[in-house]
Amino acid sequence: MRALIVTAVPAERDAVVRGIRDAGAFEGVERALPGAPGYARHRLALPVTGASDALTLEALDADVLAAGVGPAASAAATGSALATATADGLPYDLVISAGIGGGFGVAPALPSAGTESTGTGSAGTGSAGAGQAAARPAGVALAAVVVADAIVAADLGAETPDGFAAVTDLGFGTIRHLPPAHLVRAAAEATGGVRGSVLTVSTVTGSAERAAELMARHPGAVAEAMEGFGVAEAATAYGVPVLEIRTVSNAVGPRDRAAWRIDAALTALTGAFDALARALPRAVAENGAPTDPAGTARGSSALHEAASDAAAGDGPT
Ligand SMILES: O=C(O)c1cccc(C(=O)CC[C@H]2O[C@@H](n3cnc4c(=O)[nH]cnc43)[C@H](O)[C@@H]2O)c1
Repeated sequence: MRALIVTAVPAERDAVVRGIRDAGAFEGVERALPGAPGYARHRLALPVTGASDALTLEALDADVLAAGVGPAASAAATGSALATATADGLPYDLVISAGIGGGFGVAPALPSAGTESTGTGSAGTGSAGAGQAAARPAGVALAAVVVADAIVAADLGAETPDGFAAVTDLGFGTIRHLPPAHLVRAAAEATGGVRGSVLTVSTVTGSAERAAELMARHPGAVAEAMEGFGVAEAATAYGVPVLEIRTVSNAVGPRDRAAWRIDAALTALTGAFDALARALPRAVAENGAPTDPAGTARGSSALHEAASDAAAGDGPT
């Protein structure tokens, strides 16, 4: 499986690269992205156990990119990478938007023995202790993994006398991309991640009022970040399925930068990609051609077509 993983900043890219390396991948050379000299792709390859020199469909061949902050930068870089790969005859089977993000309803998390404290979220709404996930109120914990079952542009629209109107209310485009359900399930199971909508915003939420407004408009939201929708727009234009994977660095709510737990979130991102590197290629291969469980008879293009078909079935809305 060929995957393009798009992060915003180098610290996120490096956390992803570490995770895939931890899974056993060897790292190729860092390559410039032709036509986009500002971007360097880290190339990693993870052969399946027993594979010799040839990669099988259950192996992972990944490029990891730090594209910049925000939906425009991420869409531009993702589009460039997809165009280049297509022109090279090596299209991607899957695109993943990855990084840290703000969590809705972040509950205080107590430190447990031997692990770094994740501190408390400034807008935490719950009082249950760490390690008691079932007792927590709805919401995500700091350093939790979030897997988007919908990638939603939350501030793409217009202010009207009646409040915010999404572009779709104005008769344009889309505000939502739906990752393939089987890949969302596989990613959540592999990482222990929470599933829900991940909102893409161009402005980090900084008040309780704004957080409440977003939650009211998007009751299924578990996190917000700044790139997912841009990555998804580019992937969809190329017919490639897309996932968004985030680890929670902070609460969505009143701005309190000192309370962000970036190190804990980056460590969690590394752990998530260690697990995903092992699990996702199999999930893509199994869904793409169930009649060939060995996954050895098809080339990357055939797998690409199967994955694209699966994505078209779920379709962007
Ligand atoms: O300062 C650092 O060391 C550092 C290391 C890694 C990442 C960062 C970032 O600031 C990443 C920005 C990135 O994070 C996403 N993000 C995180 N929290 C939120 C949020 O509450 N609302 C929206 N986006 C958030 C976002 O995708 C940014 O691109 C710093």
